[in-house]
Amino acid sequence: MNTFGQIFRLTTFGESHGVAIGGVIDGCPSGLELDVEKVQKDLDRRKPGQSHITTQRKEGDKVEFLSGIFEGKTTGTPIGFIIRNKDQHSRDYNNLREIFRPSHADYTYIKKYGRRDHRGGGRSSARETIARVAAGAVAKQLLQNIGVNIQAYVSQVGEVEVKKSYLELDLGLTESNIVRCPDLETAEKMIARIEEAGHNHDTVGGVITCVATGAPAGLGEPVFNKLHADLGHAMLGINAVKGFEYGSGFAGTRLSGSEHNDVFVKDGETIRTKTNHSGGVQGGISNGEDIYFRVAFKPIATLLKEQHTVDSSSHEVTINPKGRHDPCVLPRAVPIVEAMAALVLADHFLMNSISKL
Ligand SMILES: Cc1cc2nc3c(=O)[nH]c(=O)nc-3n(C[C@H](O)[C@H](O)[C@H](O)COP(=O)(O)O)c2cc1C
Ligand SMILES: C=C(O[C@@H]1CC(C(=O)O)=C[C@@H](OP(=O)(O)O)[C@H]1O)C(=O)O
Repeated sequence: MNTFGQIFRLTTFGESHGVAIGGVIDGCPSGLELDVEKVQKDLDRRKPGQSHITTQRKEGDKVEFLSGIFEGKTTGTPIGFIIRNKDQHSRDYNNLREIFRPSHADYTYIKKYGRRDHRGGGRSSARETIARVAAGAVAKQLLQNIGVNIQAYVSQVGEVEVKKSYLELDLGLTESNIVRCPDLETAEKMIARIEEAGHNHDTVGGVITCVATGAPAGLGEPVFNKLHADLGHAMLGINAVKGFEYGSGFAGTRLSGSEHNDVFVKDGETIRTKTNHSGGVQGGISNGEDIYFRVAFKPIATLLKEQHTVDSSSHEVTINPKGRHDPCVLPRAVPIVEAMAALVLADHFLMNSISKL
């Protein structure tokens, strides 16, 4: 399946070295004023070649909307969009036609489909996430109308981590540096860590923290479509993601119940919680507090150095891949995490509108 979401639905198409990547958004309500420049801004945050610590593939990544918008507003009909591939260098991938890169999707694609577009990994390339970011930027604008704001940042690269919680950081600083970390001292160390990986022809992983503020209580369902489960599904669907935790996550296992419980307090006419170990979701339903979660990314698979592998005829061989690759996906994955969160929250907002009179 190439479709995501239940009411606010996204279908994507395209391969990394094909003609274009694009998508169709179904279920976006009519009358949403759409700022296309804001969509482009998010695509620019994701695009390859944006700094010396990302892949050097140079793509303009200009989005062209094809349908579903009239006089600056959505019409309620399918919103089609396309981004053309311009800088493929497909010959760099000739030696990957019959060889499986360790830990990329080359082997599993052959097992599933019997054939694959080996150029740049075809559809398994994270270039596809361009369509998710475009659609997520539309979803973000829908959510802004109801006061929901989503911000992600890089909180760990390899062993270099931000020690503060998101509440102690000025998230407005995230875009001030190329690694997208709002803690500026740590950002410098992260950049140095990624440079080191690049110099060694190696790669490094890390963690992105994401927070959604302003979400109303009541998003999500108690059994299927739990909000945190849908967020987890969305995050684990991003290329190279290895882990998802929300609220206190794995660290919460070290607390006792009396430490962990989020005690209710009265805040004027509103019920709030004193702490937020729940990450804004209880019983699968948002409680009106900040929704926050962390997403773990592996060190990416394609190393620009020799590795042992096996080819499609089961011969043991060495591989020495070419191509332009990210030494670390984290800086470019920030807008992808935000986009996937926006798609989930927009979908739940629309689902919620039919849950009670
Ligand atoms: C923003 C982003 C950029 C990526 N860049 C590369 C890359 O340059 N080279 C690479 O081998 N993998 C890269 N990946 C990861 C692969 O797409 C991913 O590892 C592959 O599809 C296999 O899927 P899996 O790791 O989820 O199992 C990137 C992922 C993201 C999110
Ligand atoms: C091109 C982009 O990132 C690519 C993600 C990617 C991968 O294997 O995921 C591999 C590299 O490119 P190619 O598909 O040509 O091998 C990256 O440059 C992009 O994000 O737009």
